[in-house]
Amino acid sequence: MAGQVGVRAGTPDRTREATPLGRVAAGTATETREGVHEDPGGFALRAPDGTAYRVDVTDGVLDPENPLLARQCEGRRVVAFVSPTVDRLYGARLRDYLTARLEPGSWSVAVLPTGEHRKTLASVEAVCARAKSEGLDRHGVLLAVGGGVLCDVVGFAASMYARGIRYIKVNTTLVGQVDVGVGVKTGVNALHTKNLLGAYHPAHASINDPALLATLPPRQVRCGLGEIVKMAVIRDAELFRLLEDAPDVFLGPRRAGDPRAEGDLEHRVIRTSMRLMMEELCPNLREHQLARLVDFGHTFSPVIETASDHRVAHGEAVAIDMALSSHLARLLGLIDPAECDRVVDLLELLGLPVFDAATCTPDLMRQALVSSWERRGRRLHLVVPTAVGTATFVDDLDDLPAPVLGAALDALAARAARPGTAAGHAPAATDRTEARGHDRA
Ligand SMILES: NC(=O)c1ccc[n+]([C@@H]2O[C@H](COP(=O)([O-])OP(=O)(O)OC[C@H]3O[C@@H](n4cnc5c(N)ncnc54)[C@H](O)[C@@H]3O)[C@@H](O)[C@H]2O)c1
Ligand SMILES: O=C(CO)[C@@H](O)[C@H](O)[C@H](O)[C@H](O)COP(=O)(O)O
Ligand SMILES: [Zn+2]
Repeated sequence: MAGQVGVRAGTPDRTREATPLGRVAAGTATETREGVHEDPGGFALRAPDGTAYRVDVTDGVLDPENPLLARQCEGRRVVAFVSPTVDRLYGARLRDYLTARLEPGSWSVAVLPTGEHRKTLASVEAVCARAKSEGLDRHGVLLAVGGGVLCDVVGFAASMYARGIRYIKVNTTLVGQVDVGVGVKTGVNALHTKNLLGAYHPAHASINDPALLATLPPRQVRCGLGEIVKMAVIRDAELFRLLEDAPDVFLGPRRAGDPRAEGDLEHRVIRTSMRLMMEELCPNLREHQLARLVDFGHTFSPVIETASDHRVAHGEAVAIDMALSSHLARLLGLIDPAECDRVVDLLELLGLPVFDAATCTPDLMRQALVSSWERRGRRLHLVVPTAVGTATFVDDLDDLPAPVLGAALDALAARAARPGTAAGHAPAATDRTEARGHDRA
């Protein structure tokens, strides 16, 4: 569409005021009101279609004194899955917890190699094969204790096994706690396409224990911060400012007297991010509306991940996508250049990449636009910021002529070429620490 670009005529006003951090509203264990309601124990969501679930925030989820996880198992047979890393770090505690709280012989724990290269149908079949070998019936429960890859695989398996059984997520990464754990999506990569196969399958329970993040490598923490920046840019300028003021949140030393000392800052960031994401997902849980603000950072990123053979992790690709989308907004006159720079500056401040030379090419990025256009009903619905805290949609491919895309890529390439901007780069191919997401025994 020539001429007027960006905000559609009659586009519903999607800008929202920033919301105070840490707002707590009264809630009940079985929330009956539609919407998202926060309470001291976590969040309850009830969607317009009647789908309802809780996401709990607890301390010591694997402490045998904590009844929460056992209560959610409801005396049913349980097959639990952990990645090798999580097994090494928490496997003994998990087995001790299940021994203490569940009937002998009613549970088992399986170690499932993960990583993006194993986020496949074969892994889903392996989960189902283990459930079958354990004699799990349709009233059984799959328990995923891990990050987003493990939860996506186990959740997809649960959506199919015996035509659909319960699963529980204990989210052990920051991406898991603020994103995977609060939604209903499950799925795997297939046919060289990120998340091509999957299901909307709400978990019976989803549990966040922020203490589990203490062992998360910095790179994985940064991936989670990428998803948090996503929510801050589209919804919450105050959360954005908090990250600007405390870029080492989750990573920095905790000094006495520091609000982080008791983990208050981390808890506030997690809860705010959870609430924002659940509020965005709730009215459109199964994506009948394909224009979604939470797809900010998720148009170019699937191609960056796949084309890099997962050298670039999900959260890193989302960061690069957000930087590129911000520059596109600037070039289309939809955001003030200074606000565009604020977004990109924060991503770099957090140690996230904002460019990847091998994948941020005009051809691959144009491919990503076309793939998203196909995936979103022949409309682009590219999310771009209009200021920190608000965003809109660039709806069609014609709104993004090749010279604009090229200029945005050139701006990021020039920025990445500046001396001392290592943070702006995606990991080198040689960086194998978690680079491929290989997590095998
Ligand atoms: N379903 C959804 O709505 C949704 C939302 C966002 C992302 N995702 C998907 O999630 C995936 C990314 O998830 P992720 O960022 O959690 O990565 P991940 O699942 O690959 O986990 C990263 C690494 O950290 C390890 N790990 C997990 N918990 C740990 C802990 N507490 N301490 C130390 N190491 C730990 C894992 O074993 C793994 O090696 C992507 O595939 C993405 O597509 C899905
Ligand atoms: O990565 C996240 C959210 O951070 C996913 O839940 C997210 O919804 C999707 O990957 C993107 O929105 C793209 O949607 P989809 O086509 O992969 O379902
Ligand atoms: Zn994501």
